[in-house]
Amino acid sequence: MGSVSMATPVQELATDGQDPSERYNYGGSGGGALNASVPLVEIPTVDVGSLISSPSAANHELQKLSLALSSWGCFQVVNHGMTDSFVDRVHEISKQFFDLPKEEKHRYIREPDSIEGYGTDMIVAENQTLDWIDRLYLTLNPPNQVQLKFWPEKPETFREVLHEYSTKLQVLHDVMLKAMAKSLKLDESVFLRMIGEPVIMSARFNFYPPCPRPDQVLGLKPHSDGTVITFLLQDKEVEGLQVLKDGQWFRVPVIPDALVLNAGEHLEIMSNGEFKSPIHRAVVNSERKRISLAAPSIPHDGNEIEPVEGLVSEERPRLFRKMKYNGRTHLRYYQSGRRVVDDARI
Ligand SMILES: O=C(O)CCC(=O)C(=O)O
Ligand SMILES: [Fe+2]
Repeated sequence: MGSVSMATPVQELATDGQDPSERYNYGGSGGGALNASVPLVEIPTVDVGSLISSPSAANHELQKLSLALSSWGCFQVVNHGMTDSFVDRVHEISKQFFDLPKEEKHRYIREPDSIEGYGTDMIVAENQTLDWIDRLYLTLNPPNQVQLKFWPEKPETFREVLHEYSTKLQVLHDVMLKAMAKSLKLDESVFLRMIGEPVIMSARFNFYPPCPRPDQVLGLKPHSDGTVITFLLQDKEVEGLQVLKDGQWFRVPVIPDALVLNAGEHLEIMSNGEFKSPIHRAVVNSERKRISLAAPSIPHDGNEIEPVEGLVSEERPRLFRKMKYNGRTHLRYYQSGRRVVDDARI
């Protein structure tokens, strides 16, 4: 594999209104994701309040959850316990950070061979088509892996709000993984044990500047997340997420203050394919910038991920072999279009 290098933040290219260079052009091979031709679809919603209430309400919600993950691989998490005003503060710090002068943002620039910090995605191959996106990537948990030097000091509330968001997401992550196990009639801690505790979670602030050629350029190319699960806080006003189901792309609507939960490839493996890790992409538009905040969880390095015992039987043969998780290798999967589930499939 080629060496890793850096590109100029897209936000800096985008300010002069010129057409993007060839390096961003997907041409006919995946760009051109014009919204008008892609239908909008209501992906299922899961109500966290019901999940943790009386057994009968919870059972109904568990069924919805498992159906959502086996058909779409994603759902909208509603009634998650975070107030609208708190979620607004999260939107606000995200926007304020990307609005800072370039020099201020560059204080947090990613180092070439590392993932944390501000900048573009990694360039791992000369001929890689680039995505119209800048990111700020920060480890949230466990606390001893947090690199505070990458956490912006401006806006002033950034660290405090992100810390609070992180604390709330750790709790929600636990609730969700337990609910997923219960919905498959498994011991509730089975997934948490396999990925390892404490949960390893990060925050990826995705910034998509307006793009003069949304017909040829993509914010994020089609991919599935190499994660356990990913919580995604979409931009409140600007749509852009699309998900592939049965060979057809669908636009995922914005439900203000809901979180989209995407099943990651490791969840697909652990569930022996009962849950699907959906292929999705982000499209851009020529008028408005868009910001989303993804919070992926990943297994501990060295942990072995495989279909859990209760889901393998004569009727349900094992679909995936055992894989030892290695974060550094997985970093490159996205850019090279590789999928963990394909590598692991028997
Ligand atoms: O911006 C979005 O809506 C999608 C983000 C995403 O898929 C990711 O960060 O993995
Ligand atoms: Fe994704």
